[in-house]
Amino acid sequence: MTKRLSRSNQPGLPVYPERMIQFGEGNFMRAFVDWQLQQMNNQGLFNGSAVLVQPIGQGLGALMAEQDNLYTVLLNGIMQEQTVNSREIIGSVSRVISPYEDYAAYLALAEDDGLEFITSNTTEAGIAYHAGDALNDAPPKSFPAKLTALLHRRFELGKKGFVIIPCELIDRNGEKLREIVQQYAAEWQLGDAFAKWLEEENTFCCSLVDRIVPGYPRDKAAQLEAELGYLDNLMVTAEPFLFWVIEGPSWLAEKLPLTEAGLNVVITDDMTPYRERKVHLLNGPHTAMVPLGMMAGLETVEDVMNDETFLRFVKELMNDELIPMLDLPADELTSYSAAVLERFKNPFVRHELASISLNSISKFKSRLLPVLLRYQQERGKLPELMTLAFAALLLSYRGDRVARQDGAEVLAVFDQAWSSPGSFVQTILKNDSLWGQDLTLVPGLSDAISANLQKLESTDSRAALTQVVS
Ligand SMILES: NC(=O)c1ccc[n+]([C@@H]2O[C@H](COP(=O)([O-])OP(=O)(O)OC[C@H]3O[C@@H](n4cnc5c(N)ncnc54)[C@H](O)[C@@H]3O)[C@@H](O)[C@H]2O)c1
Ligand SMILES: O=P(O)(O)OC[C@@H](O)[C@@H](O)[C@H](O)[C@H](O)CO
Repeated sequence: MTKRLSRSNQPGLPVYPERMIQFGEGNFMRAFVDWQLQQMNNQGLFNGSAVLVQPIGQGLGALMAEQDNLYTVLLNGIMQEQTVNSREIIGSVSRVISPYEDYAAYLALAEDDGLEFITSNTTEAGIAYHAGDALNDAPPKSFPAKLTALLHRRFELGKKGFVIIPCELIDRNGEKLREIVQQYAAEWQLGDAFAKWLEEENTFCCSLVDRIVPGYPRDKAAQLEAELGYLDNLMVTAEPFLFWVIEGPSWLAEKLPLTEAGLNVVITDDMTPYRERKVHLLNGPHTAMVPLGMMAGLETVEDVMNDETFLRFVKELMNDELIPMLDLPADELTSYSAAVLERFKNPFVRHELASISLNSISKFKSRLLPVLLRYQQERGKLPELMTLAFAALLLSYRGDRVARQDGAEVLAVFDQAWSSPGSFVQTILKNDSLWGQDLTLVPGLSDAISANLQKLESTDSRAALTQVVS
């Protein structure tokens, strides 16, 4: 029987001291941040590992422990016209702590002077304030509240702060995280000295991440395990492309020598242009294609790209509705969108629409809604393709056509709204907690959503698309 991946059957793998706390043990972080730690370690530039913290109760801690926190990253794709098919065991994760099972171990991280960095990816839903979290909860529910408790313990011990680099795909992620931490600090009455320490001793950076990480290669797992010679329940596939923009002080480049290791990382004082380009032109089309594609029975991004109608939808969405609303030189946007189409077509990765669908409501809010609103304001009409995708998303949250994956609170809002179909559109568009504003005030939106819902109910999503693509 093939043995499970472990340090005992991979002798000689170095063990690195813990230098980073990472909230989130999902596929993305393991194939992005931890993979990059590994590249720096391979070159003798960092000598550090990450200790991972599960942001929610359910997680991969037990599976990671079963294989000594080792896992394989498989990079598959075309880079500079060369085919890349690499595999590497990542040994730069020390352990996974679940604050739900061992809160003392979590808080004890504050004691370790070797820990200098904090990274996170808790999905777009994670950097959020949760009313009712308290300092003495073990643990508090939200990620920012957990972080505040850890930072406060660190402060009480009189130690230095951290460089904090969130990777969530929300605008100004570092600032948002800092604001919520400050909000808890004020609400929990942690005092002026802590507020000062937070401000002066910690560096909150905003960051933008870019790498497509489809995750566990379910369809090829058995074949890969035979090739690798070990069982690995945490294998993760990713594209070779990687880009990380960190808005932070220039001294960070030396402290975290990512660029020195040859990684495609930019440390800058203004990440705005990079962010707009990526979130709207890559993540936007992903989120738009998910409900329509899933309702048409498509399973992967590649399926979408190989379907003539859907490909036209993606291209027209980019060219006619997204690019004209972005404030960047046209040639940069066109070349980026061409590269994105290439990456979407990557024949080596199976990027499931279902996996992209996780927390689609907050994704729509950050990836597409700002552009939809800008389009309406500038042109006095709604962008047809984005509006159809929005209606499809709302329909998909009825839960009867495709599986929904979102937080219990979001699903409850939809269940409640769908229980009165006649008033569904008004109720849902008005919901400030979903959209951060009352969308019934957007001229024409309620009517357009109602009309598109009817269309999607009476035909299928492919037929609805055929009516709007040229
Ligand atoms: N997979 C990719 O291609 C990719 C690329 C770039 C960015 N990302 C980002 O990474 C995030 C996670 O993607 P993944 O592929 O690792 O998914 P995953 O399902 O493997 O991991 C999800 C992670 O988010 C945490 N999480 C889920 N819901 C949460 C919540 N409500 N509050 C706090 N934490 C929560 C989980 O504990 C887990 O650590 C995405 O939302 C996205 O922002 C992913
Ligand atoms: O990772 P998610 O679930 O937030 O979103 C799915 C994709 O849009 C996303 O993962 C992209 O592939 C990624 O952002 C590319 O860098």
